[in-house]
Amino acid sequence: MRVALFGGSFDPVHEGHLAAAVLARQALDLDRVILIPAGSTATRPGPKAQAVASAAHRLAMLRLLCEGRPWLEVSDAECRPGASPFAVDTLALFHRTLPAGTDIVLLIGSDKLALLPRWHGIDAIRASARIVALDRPGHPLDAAPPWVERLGGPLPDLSSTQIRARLAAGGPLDGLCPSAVISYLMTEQPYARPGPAARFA
Ligand SMILES: Nc1ncnc2c1ncn2[C@@H]1O[C@H](COP(=O)(O)OP(=O)(O)OP(=O)(O)O)[C@@H](O)[C@H]1O
Ligand SMILES: O=C(O)c1ccc[n+]([C@@H]2O[C@H](COP(=O)([O-])O)[C@@H](O)[C@H]2O)c1
Repeated sequence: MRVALFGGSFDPVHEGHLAAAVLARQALDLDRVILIPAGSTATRPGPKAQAVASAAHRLAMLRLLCEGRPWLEVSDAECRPGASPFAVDTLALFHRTLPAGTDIVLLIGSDKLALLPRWHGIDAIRASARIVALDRPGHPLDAAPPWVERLGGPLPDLSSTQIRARLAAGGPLDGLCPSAVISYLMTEQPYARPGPAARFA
């Protein structure tokens, strides 16, 4: 069996994430793709350190995305209480829990490649998984270290930051997020700022 782990903030999940998972599944002949929302701020430097929506909201949107796609799953491995934020620990967990002999592929967007060599335990990561870079528009795959496989696009030029900005501006999200996720964003409003009443509730 061949299984991909696809980690990210998914804040929120968008059509770029889905297209990447679909492309990887087809190109790499994957049996399963597991989406793993990050819970902690520890691996993200700078202003994007903290996810905006709660882990519960991000998990709920990912679960909706998986409905009707039996090859696509979500795991709370990195956002459950006490979880490690490090990919090396996530990999060890899946090596323990997936059937013996499973090949694990780690998917990573090309925008994240510059920092990849400095990931905690990168040598152990390299030893226990294939690492495959996704061709994110504006971030050439040429930057990939030689030990990273490159998966050509095209993938949509979308980001979660762009989706949150569009939401805040009240603009339509059609074509940017899967429809079940759009419905969730409209009804549950995970990015709404709490008003004074809610703050003291
Ligand atoms: N359009 C895309 N094409 C290819 N890979 C993508 C795309 N969007 C996100 N990814 C990759 O998916 C993973 C999870 O992404 P993440 O949850 O951080 O969303 P994001 O859109 O990159 O968020 P941000 O707005 O903070 O950049 C990362 O490896 C990222 O590089
Ligand atoms: O293990 C690390 O040192 C490490 C450093 C940076 C990012 N990551 C992984 O990248 C994912 C988070 O991606 P993002 O989009 O929140 O930057 C999450 O699955 C982490 O396991 C992992």
